[in-house]
Amino acid sequence: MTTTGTTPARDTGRQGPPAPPSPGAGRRPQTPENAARLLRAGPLARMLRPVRTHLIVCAVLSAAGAAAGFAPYVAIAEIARAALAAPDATGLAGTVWGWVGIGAAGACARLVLVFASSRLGHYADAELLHHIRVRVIRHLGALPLGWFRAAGSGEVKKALTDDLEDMHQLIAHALGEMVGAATAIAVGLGYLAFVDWRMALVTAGVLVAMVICYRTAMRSMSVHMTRLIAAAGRISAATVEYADGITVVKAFGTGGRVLDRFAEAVREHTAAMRAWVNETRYSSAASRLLSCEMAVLAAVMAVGVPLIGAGELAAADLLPFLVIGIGLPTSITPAIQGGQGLRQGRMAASHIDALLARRALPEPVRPRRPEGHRIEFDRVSFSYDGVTDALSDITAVCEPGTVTALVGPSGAGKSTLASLLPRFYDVTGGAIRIGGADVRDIPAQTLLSSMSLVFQDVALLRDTVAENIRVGRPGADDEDVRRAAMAAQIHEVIERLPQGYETVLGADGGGLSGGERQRLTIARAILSGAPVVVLDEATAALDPDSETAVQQALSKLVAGKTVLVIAHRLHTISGAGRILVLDGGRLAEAGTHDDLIARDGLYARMWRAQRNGDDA
Ligand SMILES: Nc1ncnc2c1ncn2[C@@H]1O[C@H](COP(=O)(O)OP(=O)(O)OP(=O)(O)O)[C@@H](O)[C@H]1O
Repeated sequence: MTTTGTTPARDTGRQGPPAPPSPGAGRRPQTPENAARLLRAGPLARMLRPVRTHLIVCAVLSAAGAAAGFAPYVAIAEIARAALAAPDATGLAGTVWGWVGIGAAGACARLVLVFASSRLGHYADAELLHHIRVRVIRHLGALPLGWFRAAGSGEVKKALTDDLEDMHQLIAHALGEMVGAATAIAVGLGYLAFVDWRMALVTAGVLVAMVICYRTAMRSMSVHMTRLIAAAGRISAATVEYADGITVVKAFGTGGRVLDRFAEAVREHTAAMRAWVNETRYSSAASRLLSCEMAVLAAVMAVGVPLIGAGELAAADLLPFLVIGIGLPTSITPAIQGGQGLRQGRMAASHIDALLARRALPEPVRPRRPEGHRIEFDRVSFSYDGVTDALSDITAVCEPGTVTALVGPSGAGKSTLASLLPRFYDVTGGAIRIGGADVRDIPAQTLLSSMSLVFQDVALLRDTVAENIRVGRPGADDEDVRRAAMAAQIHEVIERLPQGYETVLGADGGGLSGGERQRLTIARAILSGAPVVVLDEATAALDPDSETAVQQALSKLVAGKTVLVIAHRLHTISGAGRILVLDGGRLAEAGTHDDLIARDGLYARMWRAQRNGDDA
C-alpha cells in the first residue's frame, strides 16, 4: 500500500528502507567533506521565497492526498468491523454503501490531489530554477575574471547543472514526498489509536524499531562512502592512465605497474565494500525485516490474539491493524528518500548560496573615462591570499604606440601584473591608471572593450569560425571579419576548412592546430581594434613555422597600440621599447635591451643563459 503522494519518477518500488547504496549508483553521496555544508533553514527559506506559496500549497495538497488515500483502507476495515459486530445482515447495506462511497471518494480525491501536488511542485521547480539561473548568470557577470581563471568553470558547471538537479529533487519531489509520508504515518497511527491505543502503540513500536535499525545501518555511511569513492577514483585513474598511455605501455612493456595499481585499487574497493557490508549486516537485515508486512502482522497478532482471548479487545477491532497497520512501514521509505533528497538539496542550495555570496567586482561610484591609453603602474602591490605579496611596489609606465615587455624568472609575477590591468583582480596597494583614470573607476564594460587580451590558453566558442572572430566586435560585417583573418595570417587556413568561415568549431578548436587557434584569437583582437593589447606568452608553445606566422599576425595587431607583452623567450621582445624585469614580485630592472645588457644584471644573465641554451 502506498499511501503518500510519492510521484512515479521517484517511486523505486522498494519495500522498506534502501540498502546501503553503492558508489556511483544514483545520487551523489553524502561525504564528511560536504556533510557540513547543508544550507541552514533561514537562508534556505530565503532562497525558496519566490515560490513559497506554491510550495506551501503543494505540501498541503500532498498531505491531503496522503490522508485521502487512507479512505479506501479505512472503509474496508470499517465495513469488516460492522459486519463482524452486527448480529445479522439487516441494515448493514446502508453502512456498507456509505463506506464504499467514502472509500471511492477518498481514492479519487487522492489521485487528483497527488497529481495536483506533483504538478504544482514541478511548476514551482521550473519557476525557482529559472529565477536561480538568472541570478547566478547575472552574478557571474559581475564576478572578477580572476575567479573564473582560478576555479570558475568547475564551480559554474556544478552550480548550473549538478546543484540545480539536486534543487529540482528537493522542490519537485522531496518536500511533497516527506510531507505526504509524514501525513500518511500520522493519519494511519491516529486512526489506529482511535480504534485501540494499545494496538496502535504496538504498531508504532515496530516502526520506531525499523527506523532505529535503519539509522544504525546508515550511521557509518559517510566514512564507508569516502573510502569507496577514493577507491573508485583510483580505479578510474588507473583505467584512464592505462588507456591514455597504451602506446608507452605497449612499446616499453610497463603495463605491469599500471595494472598493479589497478588491481590494488580494485582490492581496496572490495575490502571497503566488504567492511561496510560486514559492519551493517545485522542492522541492515533487521531494518529490512521490520519493514515488511510480516513484521507488523506478527507483532499485531502476538499482542492482539491474547487480548481478544482475555476479552479486552473485540475481534473486529483487530482488522484495521491487519488492513492499515501492515502497510505503514512502506510509508517510511518515501519519507527516508525524501529526507535524503532534502539533504542533497540543502547541500546544493548551500553551494549556490556560497557562489551568490562571492564578492562581485565593485562598479565605480563615480565612473571615469580614460583620456588616451597611457598605462601607469603606480606603486602597485598585490596579494592572492592577503598574506604574501605576489607583487610589491611596482612603478612603471607604458606609453601609447610602444611595446613594453615583462620578463623575469618563473613565478616572478609577470602574469599577475598583466592580469591586474583588465581587473581580473584588484590591486591590494597602489593604483593602475589607463589614460589618467584608475582602472577601478572605469566601468567594467568600457575597460574590457578598451583592451585586447591574447593568452596562451586559447578560448574558442562552440560556434562558426566567423562568429569566433566576430566576438572581437559583435556586428562587424563579413568583410571586416575576412580582413581581420587576413591580417592575422589565418584566412587561407579558414578557406581550406570544409565550410570555410561557416565551419563550426568545437571548444577545443576542431581541427585547428595550436598556432592556428592562436591566430584566430589574434584575428579577433585585430577586429576589436582595442587601443590596449595584453599578450601573455602568446607564442610560447609553438613550433618555429607557427611562431613566425603568429609573430607576423601580432605585428599587425600591435601597430600603434599600447602593448604589454609577457615573454619567456627574450629574443621575441629584444626590440621592445621598454623591458620590465620582475624578480620575486619586485621590479628588478627596467630599460631597453641594450641598456639591460650593458647593466649586466638579471636580464643580461637570462639573455646569456638563453643564448647558450639555443646554441647548445
Ligand atoms: N591564482 C593564484 N593564487 C595564488 N597564488 C598565485 C596564483 N597565481 C599565481 N600565484 C603565485 O603568484 C606568484 C607570481 O605568479 P605569476 O604566475 O604571476 O608568475 P609568472 O612570472 O607569470 O610565472 P610564469 O613565468 O611561470 O608564468 C607565484 O608565486 C605564484 O605561485
